[in-house]
Amino acid sequence: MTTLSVRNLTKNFGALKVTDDVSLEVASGEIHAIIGPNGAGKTTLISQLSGQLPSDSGAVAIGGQDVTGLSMPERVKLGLARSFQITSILPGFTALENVAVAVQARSGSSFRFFAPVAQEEELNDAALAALKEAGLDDRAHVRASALSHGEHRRLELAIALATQPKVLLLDEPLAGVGGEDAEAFVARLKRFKGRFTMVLIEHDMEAVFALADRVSVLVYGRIIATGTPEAIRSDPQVRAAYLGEEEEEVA
Ligand SMILES: Nc1ncnc2c1ncn2[C@@H]1O[C@H](COP(=O)(O)OP(=O)(O)OP(=O)(O)O)[C@@H](O)[C@H]1O
Repeated sequence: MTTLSVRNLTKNFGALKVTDDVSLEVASGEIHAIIGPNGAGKTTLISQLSGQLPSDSGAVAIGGQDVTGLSMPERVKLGLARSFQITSILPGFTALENVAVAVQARSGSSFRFFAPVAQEEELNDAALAALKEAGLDDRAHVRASALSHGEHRRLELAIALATQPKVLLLDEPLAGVGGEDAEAFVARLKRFKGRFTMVLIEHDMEAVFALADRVSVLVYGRIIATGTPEAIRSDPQVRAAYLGEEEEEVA
């Protein structure tokens, strides 16, 4: 069964064609990585999938249901969640409050301000469970401003997890995270494998090849290749357009 289906998606910013006729089928439980050079349109594509950016043409379906005309909160309710590259975390709030508030806001329920939110037991339990899954429950009552960069990334993951996604969109979850933190993050995502479908944008090729079942390569808004990590790694067109260059940089 296909969980995420993308058909001929296009987005223009003025004269600039940023996503150009993108089609993609992501199977249930699959981790599908989207790689490509800076400015290729990866974040724009994720924004179109999440419903933050309207598409100029094309269609998106989750579990066979067309969501093209739906808002982000409506998509969240159907199980499509995005973890943000640019953080939307509130620094003065604790990790727990951030998850609780985000769940309320993003699921489109009424935004009742802080004290009542903190008192809502059910919401807190869900938020705490999400923090635990993201490996941040021991920091639940710490203000976000006091969390490290790696902990912020885990908080963003917790926020996405708390919406109980069927499809999780991850936009560079490892950006700025290094060493052991990165390894732990990859191990955590690996544990989620099969539980929900993931679309992963990531520049860290080690992480991509460790996690992805399939990889799509986006160049100038077009998917130039889709395949297993092994097939993508050895694809001459991909190497010429992107991968060779990246790997040389790493080496
Ligand atoms: N709101 C916008 N208005 C105009 N141009 C935009 C807008 N958002 C993105 N762009 C342009 O669209 C192109 C693709 O940007 P996008 O951020 O989607 O690429 P990306 O592949 O995610 O890049 P990176 O790997 O650097 O994050 C870039 O040329 C960018 O300048």
